[in-house]
Amino acid sequence: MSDLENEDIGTPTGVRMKVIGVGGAGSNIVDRLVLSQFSGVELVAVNTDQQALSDSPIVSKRCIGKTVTGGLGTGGDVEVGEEAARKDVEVIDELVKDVDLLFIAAGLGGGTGTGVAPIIAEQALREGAIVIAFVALPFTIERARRANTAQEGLRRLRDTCNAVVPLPNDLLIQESDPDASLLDAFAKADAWIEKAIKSIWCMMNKTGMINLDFAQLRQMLAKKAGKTLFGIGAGAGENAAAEAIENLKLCPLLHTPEFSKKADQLLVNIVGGTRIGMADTQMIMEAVAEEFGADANVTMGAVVDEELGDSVEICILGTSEVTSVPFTKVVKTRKPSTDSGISSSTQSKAHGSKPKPTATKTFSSASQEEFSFSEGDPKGEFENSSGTLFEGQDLDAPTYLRRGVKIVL
Ligand SMILES: Nc1nc2c(ncn2[C@@H]2O[C@H](COP(=O)(O)OP(=O)(O)OP(=O)(O)O)[C@@H](O)[C@H]2O)c(=O)[nH]1
Repeated sequence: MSDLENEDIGTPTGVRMKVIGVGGAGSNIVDRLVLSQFSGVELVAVNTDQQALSDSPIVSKRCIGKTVTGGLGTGGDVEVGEEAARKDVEVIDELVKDVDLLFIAAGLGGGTGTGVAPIIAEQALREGAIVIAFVALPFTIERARRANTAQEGLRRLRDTCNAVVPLPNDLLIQESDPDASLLDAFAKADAWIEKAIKSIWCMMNKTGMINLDFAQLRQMLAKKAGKTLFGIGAGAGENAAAEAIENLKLCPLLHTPEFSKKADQLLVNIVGGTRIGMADTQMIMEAVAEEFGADANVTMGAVVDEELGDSVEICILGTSEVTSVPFTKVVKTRKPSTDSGISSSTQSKAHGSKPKPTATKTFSSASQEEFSFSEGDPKGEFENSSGTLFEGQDLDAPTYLRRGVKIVL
């Protein structure tokens, strides 16, 4: 085995959860989780670059594919990354064995994250785990080749994982202070991932007002994800719940082309301090279901975390069965409301109100909510020409992509 060090850190009592950071970005992400003293989930870094791993504060780390790369990384070559993973597949199998819920964190566009992450996901699924991947997408200024590689990696992960949450690095620039360093911007991105993992950890491990168990999570994520919907909102004080809803609606991740607008399956997790009550959870549930989950199966958990004081945090994770079908609009045909095919699919567990009847059988599940361009379109004969850079932006990229505008059909 090619591990540098191997020592398990605390695992939660119930569901066995693990985070594997893959490649340079993935390792940075788990490093930051270590530094923020996130415990309860085993954190592992996997890389093809031994030097980078040696510099990492993480305890559990594996250098894979040494016979292929000499421990020097892939040099940006996805095929080398894949080969490294295949050569050390037994190391990967050992990492994913006995894991119920696996989070994979990686940056796409380089050789290791893009090549290795899908293979880790495949092996983990084979072992029976639920796999959720958080992946950073390269900056537009990192050139078209990286973007193409990243899009291909994203497609492979979407084909494999139960849910894939892409975090476009371009968005981080918009979010960050103009004077912030790249490392600060990355740290901000990685904070989203940390919040999401913590929220799901709370959901599985804390006793709640509305308990969500692993079986429900598994059922909700059973189908392979197309586009994912993911967002986080927080509020504090007297109107914490209302503030958290507004904050969630403004969450920048919900306003990028990489994310779906509505979900077929929606998981809502509410974590609140001791002041959170049923009325708050009901208000959040209704607002979130209306905004993001019409016609969706909504699964909800609400737990109390004393450490949150008067704060409330909402984390939503939705999947849609729509794989990207660009340029095709499926016309929805609605049958009269008396149609016997109408079913109640919304599980509104937060309150006693009747679930809204939804015409799940009369709507095509493949209907497309938004116009989808591929971010990594090849540039043909201009592929090798330098881009039109202005104030750090690549003007060759469509305006809607640079500005994160969604085009809804
Ligand atoms: N959010 C975030 N993105 C990062 C970070 N480091 C790198 N990236 C992005 O991730 C992409 C992939 O870079 P790496 O993870 O370093 O590449 P790798 O997967 O290790 O692949 P090779 O180095 O080619 O073997 C880059 O193009 C960056 O846009 C990080 O710490 N956080």
